[in-house]
Amino acid sequence: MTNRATAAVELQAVTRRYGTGESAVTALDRVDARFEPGSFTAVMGPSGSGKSTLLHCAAGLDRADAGRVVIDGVPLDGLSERNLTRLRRTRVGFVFQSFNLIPALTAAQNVALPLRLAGRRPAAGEVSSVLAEVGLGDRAGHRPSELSGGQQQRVAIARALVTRPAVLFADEPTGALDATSGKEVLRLLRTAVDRHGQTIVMVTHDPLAAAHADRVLFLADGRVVDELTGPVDAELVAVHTARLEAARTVGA
Ligand SMILES: Nc1ncnc2c1ncn2[C@@H]1O[C@H](COP(=O)(O)OP(=O)(O)OP(=O)(O)O)[C@@H](O)[C@H]1O
Repeated sequence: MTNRATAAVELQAVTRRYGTGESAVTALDRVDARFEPGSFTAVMGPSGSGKSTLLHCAAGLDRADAGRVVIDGVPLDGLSERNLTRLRRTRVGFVFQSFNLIPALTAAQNVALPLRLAGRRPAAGEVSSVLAEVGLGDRAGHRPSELSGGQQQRVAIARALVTRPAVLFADEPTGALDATSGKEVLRLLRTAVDRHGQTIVMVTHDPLAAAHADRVLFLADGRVVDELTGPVDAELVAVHTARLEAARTVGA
């Protein structure tokens, strides 16, 4: 069945270049991609293939040089900086490898931040219920330095989910975590998809992490070159990854 309902995010022939002349790099080369509401997509590919650039362009953190990004039905190219910032704050969540929490704020204050930045006072219980969702109901008053890496990432996920965004982007969310904490984080992301219909786009190098997704997009040299659809099997992901790496070695 082709679903022509509004995609959570759509990239249409998106190109992003860095630099000029001899040193110019085409990080994304006319990429088309569609992320349906309630889907969980992993983005994989060799180092330098354009994964982070894709995430940043899709999230409106970086502007495409050509093509179009549409978030929740809103084309980003027509937006002023001010409206783009507003859309990012209300419709997009972002989780980074390095957590990026504000050290001086408690877990609850970090989670409340996107609401406050959007000019909204959190409703009673709004922050605590999202913290409870990520299993940190009893850590609301702790600062990031008083939390483990896995707990900090769970606060970051709560912060990304509190606005109930159209899409949550995660850039190597388990990259700085041990295997057990990483698994917990992936389980939480999966639960957000299954229970709340959250749309997630996650960059990862790890086939085990990708196996939590419903679909894997493989990038090479700024293009989508391969795709796996669910249920995603870690071994198969590893085979596709190895094939891409081998093609790169041969091509180099
Ligand atoms: N700010 C920048 N200035 C110049 N070139 C850049 C910049 N950011 C990225 N690039 C180049 O664009 C290409 C894609 O980079 P990107 O970071 O998106 O790849 P990636 O797949 O996320 O890599 P990795 O897995 O190593 O994080 C690379 O060749 C990179 O060197």
